[in-house]
Amino acid sequence: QKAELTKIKYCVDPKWAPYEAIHNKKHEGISKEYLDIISQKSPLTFQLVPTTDWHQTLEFVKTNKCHFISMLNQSPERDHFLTFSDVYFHAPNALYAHYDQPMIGNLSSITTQSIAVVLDYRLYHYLKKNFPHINVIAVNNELEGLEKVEAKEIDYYVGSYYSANKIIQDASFSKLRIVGIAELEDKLRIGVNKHSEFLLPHLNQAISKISEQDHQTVFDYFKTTNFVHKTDYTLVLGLACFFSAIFIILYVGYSRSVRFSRALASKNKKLKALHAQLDAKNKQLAELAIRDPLTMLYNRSHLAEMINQQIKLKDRYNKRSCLIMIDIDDFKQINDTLGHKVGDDILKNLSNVLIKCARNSDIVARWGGEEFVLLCPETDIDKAILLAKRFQQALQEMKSEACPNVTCSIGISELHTKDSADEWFISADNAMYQAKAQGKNSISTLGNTNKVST
Ligand SMILES: Nc1nc2c(ncn2[C@@H]2O[C@H](COP(=O)(O)OP(=O)(O)OP(=O)(O)O)[C@@H](O)[C@H]2O)c(=O)[nH]1
Repeated sequence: QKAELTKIKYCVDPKWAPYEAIHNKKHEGISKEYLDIISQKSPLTFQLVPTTDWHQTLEFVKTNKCHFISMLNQSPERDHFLTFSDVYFHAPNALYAHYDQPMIGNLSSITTQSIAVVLDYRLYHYLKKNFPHINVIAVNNELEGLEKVEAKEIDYYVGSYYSANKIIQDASFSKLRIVGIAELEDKLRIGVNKHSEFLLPHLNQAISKISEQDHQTVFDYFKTTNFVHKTDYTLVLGLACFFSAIFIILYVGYSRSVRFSRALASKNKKLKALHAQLDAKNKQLAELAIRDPLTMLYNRSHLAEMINQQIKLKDRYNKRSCLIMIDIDDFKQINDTLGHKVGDDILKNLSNVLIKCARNSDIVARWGGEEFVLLCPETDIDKAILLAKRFQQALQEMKSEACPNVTCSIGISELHTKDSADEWFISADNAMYQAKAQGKNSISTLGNTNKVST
């Protein structure tokens, strides 16, 4: 007998906070507090059989899967399968409507309007029986009823004052208000199935021992406890917003920098090309600065620089080098008879012949007018004479109808130690004048003149 009093299986309404609810398969709410008190004041201990909704709860108690339901109203329908304990908790029922509806006071004021009530709640049967003219609409739970009233799909909702208020607060319904009190008060009891009536004396005895202090303790408990377990998404949402913002900022920054980099790369490419062009132009300019514009041979200033350089090399390494001074014979006459244009062509052709005859290391320059100078490094006087002769020979081969025979007087001077640039140059110039004086078309080394045979 005593074993039958322990681990008594019971069911609750899993969605009726704050009266009772199941969270993580655990019973919580007002009925849980009262069952704890009843357990303390009796030999009974209890074990929850979790259910998913009120209908299953009723089903389980009818099929003896649980011995009792912890908290419910007595009704004639329920009397068929339950035996009720004494009342241990009183709660009013209220009428809720959209806030633009007038106060109606009580159920008697409702005529043609619709009213929502949870199916199988005692109120449902009560309304059907006592207010047959009212359009009673059954809803599956309190939340659904209140939602439909706020959406104005149904005119009123009637239900437990405590639980409806809790839902309104937790679901943040802002358009609902109490417009009356239902005359039917909730008198909540334990409903024991017909197979478990042996429990009733123990239950009632314990209920009779519940003191005012006990009731106050339970009331204080449900006043301060939140039975609706909602996930707080504020932090998650905040973090999501924060990281989204960071992502957007980074993405925008990245896109900008990619665009900027591309623009920069394209600008750099153009700049590089411009630099290359500029370099080429500068080289061209630098080259032009040392070239004679007509013949493109080196000009007088570059030759002067090269002569100085050669003198330094002589001082340092005693290198032998020669200057060959070339002056076209009777060029004035050529100009006068054939014209300035032919004169220019002769100057250009002669320059090409000079370049062909000279070595790459030689400096071929136009001194001015019809005068040319060859600076020949690493060349002694004999080699310079050979070069001059080779040139004169090539000059003869250049002769054509358009370009008549052109001869040159050539003076050669080898660089001597302690010679200045001027002395060396004058020496070559003097040799050239000596060649002129001795009949032109000849090579002179000052004191030694070779007549070219024609
Ligand atoms: N076509 C052309 N003629 C030039 C150029 N520079 C100088 N001349 C001419 O070259 C001629 C040089 O004449 P001269 O100094 O009398 O010398 P030359 O007639 O060669 O007589 P010799 O030196 O005694 O053989 C002048 O008529 C100048 O006008 C040039 O760039 N082009």
